[in-house]
Amino acid sequence: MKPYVISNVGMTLDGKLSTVENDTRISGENDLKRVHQIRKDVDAIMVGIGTVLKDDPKLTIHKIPLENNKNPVRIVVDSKLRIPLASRVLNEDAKTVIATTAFDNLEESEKNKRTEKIKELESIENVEIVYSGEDKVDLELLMSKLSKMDIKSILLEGGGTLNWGMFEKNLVDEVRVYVAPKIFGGSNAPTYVDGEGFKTLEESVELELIDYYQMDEGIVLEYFVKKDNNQDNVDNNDN
Ligand SMILES: NC(=O)C1=CN([C@@H]2O[C@H](COP(=O)(O)OP(=O)(O)OC[C@H]3O[C@@H](n4cnc5c(N)ncnc54)[C@H](OP(=O)(O)O)[C@@H]3O)[C@@H](O)[C@H]2O)C=CC1
Ligand SMILES: Nc1nc(O)c(N)c(N[C@@H]2O[C@H](COP(=O)(O)O)[C@@H](O)[C@H]2O)n1
Repeated sequence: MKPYVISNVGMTLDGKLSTVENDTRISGENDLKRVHQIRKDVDAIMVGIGTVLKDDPKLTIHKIPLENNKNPVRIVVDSKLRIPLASRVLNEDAKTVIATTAFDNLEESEKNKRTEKIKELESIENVEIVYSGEDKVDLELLMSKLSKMDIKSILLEGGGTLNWGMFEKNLVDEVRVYVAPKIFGGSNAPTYVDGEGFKTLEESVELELIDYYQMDEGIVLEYFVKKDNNQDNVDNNDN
């Protein structure tokens, strides 16, 4: 079992998540409210360490009233424990899970640094460290561990590298994208899905349109991710 994963971003018409100088003013006010409503509906929000280092996000519900809701769990995918201790995502507003990797195979000095960082992170009351894989986070294993922690739904906010990791492993169930009437350009500007990329159409992600509607000056597009039905066929043949 794995949590239901909704990928949501605000992107420009040319698919950028920020400018080359990390200006991320893309969504309008109403779209941010839409995003915070999704945050209210899910058990957790997940970002990569790149987003934390560039944006220092809060990842709490603050654009709409929280009412008697709790903030969702914040998940930061961070293989090398690079997260700064002063990050806003480590504050007391919500529980935070740091998804990282085992480091037994590292040389002594790096092992000691990781051990030190873990001690500092574990001294923060609402922080929990979850280990999945080596070198980079094993996202399939992480999803299974999060499901066992009663996290049944996740808003995947990005950035582009983590989005790639999740799409590559077929772990995304739904896509909601706000497309702003803006062009940022820049071959080095981050896009919705970065990383290695699929090599062929057959490997790529296919989407099924759910809805589309105007929002602020832009358009929101919503899709289901079509799941590979070969697996279903295999399952059926097994029965
Ligand atoms: N407009 C929008 O909606 C949004 C915009 N953004 C923008 O995106 C940019 C950040 O994106 P990006 O730099 O790609 O960073 P990400 O937030 O995507 O973090 C990627 C990092 O996560 C770590 N990671 C660990 N395991 C994995 C794995 N299995 N798959 C993928 N990543 C893994 C890696 O670092 P390590 O090896 O150290 O573990 C990797 O470099 C910023 O400019 C931010 O402003 C971000 C979110 C939303
Ligand atoms: N949906 C969306 N639209 C935009 O225009 C954005 N810039 C983002 N950014 C994401 O939201 C995070 C900031 O959240 P907080 O307000 O600090 O809680 C940022 O880190 C990106 O993940 N998203």
